[in-house]
Amino acid sequence: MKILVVGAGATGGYFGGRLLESGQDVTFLVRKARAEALAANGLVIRSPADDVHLPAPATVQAGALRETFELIIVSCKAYHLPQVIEDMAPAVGNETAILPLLNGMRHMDLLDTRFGTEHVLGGQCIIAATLDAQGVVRHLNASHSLTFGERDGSRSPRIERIAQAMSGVRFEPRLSTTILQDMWDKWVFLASLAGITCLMRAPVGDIVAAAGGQRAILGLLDDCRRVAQAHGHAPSEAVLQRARATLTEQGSALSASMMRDLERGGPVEADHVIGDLLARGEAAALDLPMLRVAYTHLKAYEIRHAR
Ligand SMILES: NC(=O)C1=CN([C@@H]2O[C@H](COP(=O)(O)OP(=O)(O)OC[C@H]3O[C@@H](n4cnc5c(N)ncnc54)[C@H](OP(=O)(O)O)[C@@H]3O)[C@@H](O)[C@H]2O)C=CC1
Ligand SMILES: CC(C)(CO)C(=O)C(=O)O
Repeated sequence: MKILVVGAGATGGYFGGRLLESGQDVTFLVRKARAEALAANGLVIRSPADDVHLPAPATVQAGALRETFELIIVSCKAYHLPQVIEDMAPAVGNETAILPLLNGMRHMDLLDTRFGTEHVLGGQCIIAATLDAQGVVRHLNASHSLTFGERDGSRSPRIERIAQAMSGVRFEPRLSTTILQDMWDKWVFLASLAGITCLMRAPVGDIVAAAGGQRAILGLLDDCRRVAQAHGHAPSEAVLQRARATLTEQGSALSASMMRDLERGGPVEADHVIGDLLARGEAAALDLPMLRVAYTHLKAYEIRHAR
């Protein structure tokens, strides 16, 4: 299967690299600096699941795309998506399936509008990864799953082909027949984790150990849960129990990728991950005090960051 991975950062570098390692035909759509770094140093992944060095992976830059691909994995940050959509457009043919790994849901609307719903699969990844200053993909813990599926839940020939292409990889691929619910479940969890770890500038274990910490986390989770419920995607009790357990685990070093971005002084996906959830909740007339504070905090950070 001819696969284009858009972005070779933390998630694109990891999952694209693992697909390449397994023998798949992978090309990375990257910008100039990343193309040069990949040509010079190769794609390097450091991971508890085994390191890998892939010398000179195939790359292409916007403007030089001359062919279409069967699968396009989109792994940019949300604030880069409008440009990414234009850059990747020549790679989208009649038979192309687009698999986005971004957190949140708003990117689905942007991709649908530009390429048509029939091209856009549901997708999500569970991983903690970062691209370090040397361009190495650092995989930070044991989780590395990639879930994908048709949004209507069908087991189409193309989704089966994608599952087949991912069958030999060293991450956990999962074909889902409930991908939209999976994406909402992850959004509820991630918005809670990102909102609270950014607000408190601390991983879960430190927040739980602080006075009022557990109450704040669970309050935010409940705000996020109510938005999902109002939009017909209430998480199941089992999903909520797992989320509560993970978000209140004593001593946990877990934090969100958004907190890593914020701590290094970089841009954050405030509008995409938190603001969009808040807007959907307020459109349903919900009062969401913790989610609102989490959003205001990130917007204040953005204003200061811009100055
Ligand atoms: N990191 C994590 O642990 C997780 C992240 N996510 C989500 O995955 C998404 C991607 O995050 P992440 O991988 O961390 O982000 P990164 O910033 O590490 O990687 C994104 C990459 O996209 C590239 N990019 C941006 N614009 C373009 C363009 N026009 N053409 C080609 N490449 C481009 C950037 O390249 P350049 O080097 O040129 O800037 C960058 O390397 C986000 O929505 C995030 O929330 C989900 C689960 C876990
Ligand atoms: C849920 C989690 C923590 C892992 O995939 C994540 O998506 C993130 O950090 O952005």
